Amino acid sequence: MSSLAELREGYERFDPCAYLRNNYLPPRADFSSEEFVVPWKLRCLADTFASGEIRGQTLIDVGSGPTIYQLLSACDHFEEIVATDYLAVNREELGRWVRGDPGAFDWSPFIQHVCKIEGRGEPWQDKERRLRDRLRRILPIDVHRPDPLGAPLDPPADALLSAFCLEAVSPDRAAFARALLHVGSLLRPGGHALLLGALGESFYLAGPARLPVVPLALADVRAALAGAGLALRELRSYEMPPALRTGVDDVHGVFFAHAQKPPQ
Ligand SMILES: Nc1ncnc2c1ncn2[C@@H]1O[C@H](CN(CCC[C@H]2CNCc3c2ccc(Cl)c3Cl)CC[C@H](N)C(=O)O)[C@@H](O)[C@H]1O
Repeated sequence: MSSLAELREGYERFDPCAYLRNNYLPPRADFSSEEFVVPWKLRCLADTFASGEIRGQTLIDVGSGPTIYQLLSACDHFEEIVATDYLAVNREELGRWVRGDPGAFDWSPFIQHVCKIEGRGEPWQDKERRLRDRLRRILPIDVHRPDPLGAPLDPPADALLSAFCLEAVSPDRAAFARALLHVGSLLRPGGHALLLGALGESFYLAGPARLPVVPLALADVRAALAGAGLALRELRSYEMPPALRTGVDDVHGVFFAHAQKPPQ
């Protein structure tokens, strides 16, 4: 059983570069087959946004970390993308990419893959530019607070996205469910929630940091969504192949959930 103190201490040592290397370079960033985890994640998001049903003014991404891959399909359907993270080092890493600073992480393989699977023949530089134009706010967030941003989002977000955050910051299942309830308050009635997360994981590494994770089963995800008043639309899961169990964490699988907050 981890504690909030252990989590906070762990995140003080979180190294964004090591984190990016562990999860977003080969072997995990292998685009050669939909069997690999990154293409699977990008496919879930591209398929969900392809219908055009999920759109609006603002999408908020909870616990963005130093990554933008999760926003590549979303950015075509929202005027503004709000990224958030608990750590300044991650918010700074995101800022470097948005500004196109030298030394920023190269997401072009991810952008090229998303343009390919979206099948519109869009030049990847156009999507890169669109996301940079629309990613206008990078805010501090703490999902353990009832008001995670410190103040209500006004107006509330039309959609909420969160990838691998809630289970990686919660000491136990009750904390995971509470965090989901807290972030759900940022979403307008009728708004859509898209969650990606790890199943059966107890830790992950980010350089000198070793972060505890609450091991979830799909039933825990279903229960937390119900507890947060979010109606499940779709729940998919993926089993991490042995080749991708590289020791940077002990993830067994990944879930993708599409849920919707009931209209007023
Ligand atoms: N109180 C807090 N409140 C809010 N946010 C907090 C808090 N405390 C810490 N955070 C912030 O959460 C972010 C969690 N971060 C870890 C991902 C887990 C990682 C290891 N587990 C399995 C796995 C991973 C990644 C990819 C894949 Cl495929 C798998 Cl399987 C998500 C980043 C991004 N979204 C990503 O998708 O990579 C981090 O940036 C903290 O700074």
